[in-house]
Amino acid sequence: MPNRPFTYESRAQRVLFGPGMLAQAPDELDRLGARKALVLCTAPQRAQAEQVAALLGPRAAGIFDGAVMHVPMASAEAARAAAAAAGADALVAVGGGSTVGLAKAIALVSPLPVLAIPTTYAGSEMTPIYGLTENGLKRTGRDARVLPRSVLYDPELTLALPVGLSVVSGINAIAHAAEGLYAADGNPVTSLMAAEGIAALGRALPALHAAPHDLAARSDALYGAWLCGLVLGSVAMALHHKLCHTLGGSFNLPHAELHTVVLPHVLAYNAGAAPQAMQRIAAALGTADAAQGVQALARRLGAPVALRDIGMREEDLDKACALALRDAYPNPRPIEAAPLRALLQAAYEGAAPAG
Ligand SMILES: NC(=O)c1ccc[n+]([C@@H]2O[C@H](COP(=O)([O-])OP(=O)(O)OC[C@H]3O[C@@H](n4cnc5c(N)ncnc54)[C@H](O)[C@@H]3O)[C@@H](O)[C@H]2O)c1
Ligand SMILES: O=C(O)CCC(=O)CC(=O)O
Repeated sequence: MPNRPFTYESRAQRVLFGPGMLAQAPDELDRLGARKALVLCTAPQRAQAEQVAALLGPRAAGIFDGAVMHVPMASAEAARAAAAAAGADALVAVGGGSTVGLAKAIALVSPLPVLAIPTTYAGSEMTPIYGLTENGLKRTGRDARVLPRSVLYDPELTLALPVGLSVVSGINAIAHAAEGLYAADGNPVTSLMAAEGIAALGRALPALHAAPHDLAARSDALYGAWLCGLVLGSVAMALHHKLCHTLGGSFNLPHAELHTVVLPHVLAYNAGAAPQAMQRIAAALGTADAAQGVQALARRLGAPVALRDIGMREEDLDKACALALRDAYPNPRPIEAAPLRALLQAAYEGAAPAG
């Protein structure tokens, strides 16, 4: 039974899930009333985007392959210009959070609907959150206009995601659900999705690590990613996401790896203030302790556990701490300079998480 009053708000999105679902892309565009869609991707995923453009036939207005991590303003402006030049009336994002993020940057300033075809576990396709990086600072916001109208989850597209990236991307998804479990505006429905999403990823990541082409494991991971993305889009994130935005945008660190390194330390920081959430995370992962369980999962699957191993410089830790303290945001435990700096040091060194 709910132990406090709550508000639950659902959003209008159509989700199609299953192997081979990519074939539905033309029908989905028709449902959106679109005739000329610009297909977006990163440069390395050009071949996947070409496959989608071929499937769309005359509905494809071209391919823009300039998506990059953290959506630098220059890439957003180039993509907006490409959409206008192509006379596009819709956007098809084929890729991970970087590509979906680029589609959102266009949708923020134009009425073009987004059809998202996710190929990682980042979950951006389920959120009205956008991010833009300019002058070394990442700005994020929520705007209903950027929420993809339709999402095609086809696990076959994730078979090509390298195992290392799959693991960190899956832990990025777990981070959304973990923070959702102690969100100030959480509710029983988002908590159910969060626990189920963590459990799905907790069993799928070891399985796909052992057998990267196991379609059942890939489907389970994508199912978990969907639920975790829904949680991210529904409730307010706290210290972990703030810290990752700051570090990622200001020091250009790889997004999913960063989440993987930082999450155990933030869970340890918040453990005393959010014991029920920690119990649910630990139970979903089948471990005794949430923070240690997440770091053990990362270590076991060969993922990075130290900021120094993913490009962070020790001399930037003070600046990172100051940036993270600049704005106020909700968190179960008050955010204070000394313990936050200690958290960053522990994450830098890859130490065991300790509150
Ligand atoms: N707004 C949101 O709600 C939200 C949520 C999560 C992440 N994000 C943003 O998304 C970005 C990170 O997204 P990401 O972690 O998915 O990384 P990404 O989209 O940058 O992908 C990482 C790399 O993997 C490649 N790749 C992706 N899928 C592949 C596949 N199936 N096969 C082969 N290669 C593949 C990409 O081309 C890229 O080179 C960050 O900028 C982050 O801030 C936003
Ligand atoms: O950077 C963004 O686009 C927002 C990212 C977000 O809220 C989720 C994440 O950090 O994984």
